[in-house]
Amino acid sequence: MSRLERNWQYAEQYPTETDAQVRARRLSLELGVEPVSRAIAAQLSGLVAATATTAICELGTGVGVSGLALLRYAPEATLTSIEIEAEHLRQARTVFADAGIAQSRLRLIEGDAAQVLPRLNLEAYDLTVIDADPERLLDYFETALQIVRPGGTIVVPNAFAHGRVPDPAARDTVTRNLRDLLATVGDSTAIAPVLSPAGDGLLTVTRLNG
Ligand SMILES: C[S@@+](CC[C@H](N)C(=O)[O-])C[C@H]1O[C@@H](n2cnc3c(N)ncnc32)[C@H](O)[C@@H]1O
Repeated sequence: MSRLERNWQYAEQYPTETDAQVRARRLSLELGVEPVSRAIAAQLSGLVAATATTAICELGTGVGVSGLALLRYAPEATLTSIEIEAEHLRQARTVFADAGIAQSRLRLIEGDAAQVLPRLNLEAYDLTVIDADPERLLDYFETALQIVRPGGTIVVPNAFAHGRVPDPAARDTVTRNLRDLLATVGDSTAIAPVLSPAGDGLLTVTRLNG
């Protein structure tokens, strides 16, 4: 194992998760729903805490592993999360209840993010997480930029598309979408991008004021 691989593995194993997170992660893997990695979950928790985020929107609830991370250190925060699969959402409700998250902090919406996202209030969210349907990533990102407030942030887990983005031989649609997004946000003067190698990559983009 190379030094960089050891660093990556160490960062993945470092975070301590709550019992509810451990159970949710196990359930997610059993159901074949890929959750955010432990290092990414920790980054989401830390980001929310560091920025005093209160209004969060998420595309792709899964069974709630990322949702638990987002709400972990933010007792005032509310989570609007969109999920197309009724069964995933049903499991997520159980996961959130099991973790003692009050229902008043959750708005779980069953539906296609492509339909639901454009109906959300503009500039209403401090943070938007895009973790659904990577084929439509560019459309989601465009709309997410409108629903986050100036100074707000968009995060994209799996920004390496299972390692394909850095592989010049990979040219599938999802990989190309991610490369296009990385190039666009890298060139923009209106947003500040950060690409972390945690998990399968985490792109964090902050919409600059003004
Ligand atoms: C990678 S999983 C999300 C994992 C979750 N964020 C977590 O870390 O626990 C992607 C989820 O997006 C959902 N999904 C796929 N297409 C969708 C769409 N068009 N609208 C909303 N959700 C969608 C899938 O059913 C799946 O539950």
